[in-house]
Amino acid sequence: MQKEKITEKIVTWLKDYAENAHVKGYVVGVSGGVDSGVVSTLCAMTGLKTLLLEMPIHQKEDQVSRALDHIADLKSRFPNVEAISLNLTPSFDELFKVFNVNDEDFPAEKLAFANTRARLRMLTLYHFGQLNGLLVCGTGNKVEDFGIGFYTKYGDGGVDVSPIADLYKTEVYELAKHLNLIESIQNAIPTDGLWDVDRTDEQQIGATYPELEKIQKEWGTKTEVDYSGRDLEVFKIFSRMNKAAQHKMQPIPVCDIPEEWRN
Ligand SMILES: NC(=O)c1ccc[n+]([C@@H]2O[C@H](COP(=O)([O-])OP(=O)(O)OC[C@H]3O[C@@H](n4cnc5c(N)ncnc54)[C@H](O)[C@@H]3O)[C@@H](O)[C@H]2O)c1
Ligand SMILES: Nc1ncnc2c1ncn2[C@@H]1O[C@H](COP(=O)(O)O)[C@@H](O)[C@H]1O
Ligand SMILES: O=P(O)(O)OP(=O)(O)O
Repeated sequence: MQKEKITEKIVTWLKDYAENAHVKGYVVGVSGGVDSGVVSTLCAMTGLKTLLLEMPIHQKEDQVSRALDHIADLKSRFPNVEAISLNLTPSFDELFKVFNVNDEDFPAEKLAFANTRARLRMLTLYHFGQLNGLLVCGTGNKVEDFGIGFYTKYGDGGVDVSPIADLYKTEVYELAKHLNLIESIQNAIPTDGLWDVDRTDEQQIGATYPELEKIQKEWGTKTEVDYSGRDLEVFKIFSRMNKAAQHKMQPIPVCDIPEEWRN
């Protein structure tokens, strides 16, 4: 992987996009994970205003401390980086009281609240983005966004630009090392951090990112009959999730009205 070329390409792309959009820079949510670690660093490298938002919602302590350490590191390296910590737990708890219509142990209710956390962060990013003349910079990678659709529609998926969405997760880790991110971010285990129980992405999906990437790279050229053993298991997981997430990857369906009905 040509890390330097990819880095330069993304940084220039971000800079050009902001200039053409006549904005001052970008706002990024920083979670303590590797995706937002890399994206926030690339935004900082543009030299444009880069606002980092740390937005815990009942967050695990290790996630919060990794996010804060990463923010402190970026601020020490880039004068154009600013950061705000906003504890969204009380706002979420208030919504929880108002919205909690069923039993909170009901699986659909748990999923809805997990996604509401991501959407609360999205509205916060847009608030501070508009206030400061910044675009919301997305952190999704190629597996999450175009493979298994592992993101919240209009939550962390609700962004203005998506600089690393053509990079596989293993490539994001390579960039994290290349860009000298702090060790704890380089080694961070992927988690969506949206649930009260501490579950990694791998535990939730049933496959690792390297396993999913292998299938994604062969997607469209191989079918179920070409796989066996663990690869077959992962192929089935990938196929199921990819199919279920098509609505996130396609334009919003519009009900077309026949021209002749307009008279
Ligand atoms: N990057 C991460 O690690 C990350 C971040 C956030 C969420 N997640 C995970 O992603 C998952 C998100 O859950 P989800 O995908 O059920 O929620 P979602 O809200 O992203 O998508 C479901 C919603 O999409 C709409 N929808 C469903 N089928 C549709 C169709 N055929 N056409 C049009 N719209 C349709 C409905 O409004 C439905 O409520 C969770 O498992 C969550 O833990 C991962
Ligand atoms: N606690 C958080 N603070 C700021 N931004 C966050 C936080 N948790 C998540 N985010 C943002 O959402 C995306 C996706 O998060 P996952 O942890 O992968 O679900 C993340 O990259 C941050 O930009
Ligand atoms: O999006 P992030 O930064 O939270 O990374 P991960 O999904 O690896 O936790």
